[in-house]
Amino acid sequence: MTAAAPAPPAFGTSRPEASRMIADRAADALLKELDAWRKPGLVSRIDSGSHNDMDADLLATSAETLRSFFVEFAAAGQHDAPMEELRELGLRVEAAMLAARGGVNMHRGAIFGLGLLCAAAGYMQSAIVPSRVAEVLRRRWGHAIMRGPSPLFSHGAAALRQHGAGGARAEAAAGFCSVHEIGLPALQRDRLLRPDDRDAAAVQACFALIATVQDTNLLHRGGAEGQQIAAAMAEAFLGRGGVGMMDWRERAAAAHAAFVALGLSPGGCADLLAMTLFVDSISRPGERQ
Ligand SMILES: CC(C)(COP(=O)(O)OP(=O)(O)OC[C@H]1O[C@@H](n2cnc3c(N)ncnc32)[C@H](O)[C@@H]1O)[C@@H](O)C(=O)NCCC(=O)NCCS
Ligand SMILES: Nc1ncnc2c1ncn2[C@@H]1O[C@H](COP(=O)(O)OP(=O)(O)OP(=O)(O)O)[C@@H](O)[C@H]1O
Repeated sequence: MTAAAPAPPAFGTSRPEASRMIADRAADALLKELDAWRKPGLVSRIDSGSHNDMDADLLATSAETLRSFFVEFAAAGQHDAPMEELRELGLRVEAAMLAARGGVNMHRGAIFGLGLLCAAAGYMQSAIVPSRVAEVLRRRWGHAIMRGPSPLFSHGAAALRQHGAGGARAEAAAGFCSVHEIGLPALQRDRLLRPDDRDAAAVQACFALIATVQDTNLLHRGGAEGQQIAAAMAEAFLGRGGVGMMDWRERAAAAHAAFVALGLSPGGCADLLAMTLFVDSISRPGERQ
């Protein structure tokens, strides 16, 4: 039996070139998430949904600021950084994001999720056997993510105490199953169904995530009842054909209005949608985005 030849690097030829490309795809995924319209309760280019402390321009500026930080995450993955190093980097980026925006949480979840996925994509460059990026994350850093220190007084910590919700950390440690099992299948199937519609596939993936994920932003804003109402509305949208129906825009807009009336915002699902767009993008390295 002959040994399998090492796979060529998935992104570019040199390490700096690859980390730049990974980072670009991560920042672009944040911008694509922002562009997708009608995501219930969330900020988009059209309106600010359930948020009165941030809008599309602020989120877009924040995403651009993160671009250079994502290079650092990818480079850290390339040299197989331990979790302590990734955590230090994550906290530094988070502090810079909060300082730049007067303490408003623009992208805390996104820094964490996309930062880790950029590190995993960087690490994968040296992989001989191709594997999905979130699985690499789980195998290399999953244990350390759960074992490491976590904030005592964050919204996520309260959601864990009151509702047993594992939030962003549990999702990451498990290899972002909802990205691979919920977000990506919805995105890829509906892109085939509606190739000319810029929004449809991302909106379908967003609703699919809201229907299944325990989102600590929803729990923080609406408690268990708010989370259940949000999931039920998303299921109703999907159950009636989702973006496959001609009137999907009206029905998605109605769900958006209902979320806003209740003050609900699935920020965790927005992050998972951005991660879905990122994983989709790096799985097609040769394609122009
Ligand atoms: C993982 C961190 C960010 C989570 O904090 P915490 O659990 O207290 O939750 P918090 O309410 O602050 O929420 C963080 C954000 O995650 C997102 N989120 C919510 N629910 C989910 C979910 N189910 N899945 C994914 N993301 C989610 C939301 O956008 C939310 O705003 C926290 O542990 C931390 O600050 N870690 C240090 C930084 C770090 O380890 N970085 C590693 C490299 S990036
Ligand atoms: N398009 C989007 N709209 C809203 N939130 C988003 C969007 N994209 C990502 N998010 C994520 O949502 C989180 C912000 O949500 P939110 O403002 O509800 O949380 P918070 O600041 O922790 O709490 P609150 O504002 O309820 O006091 C960020 O971590 C961010 O990553």
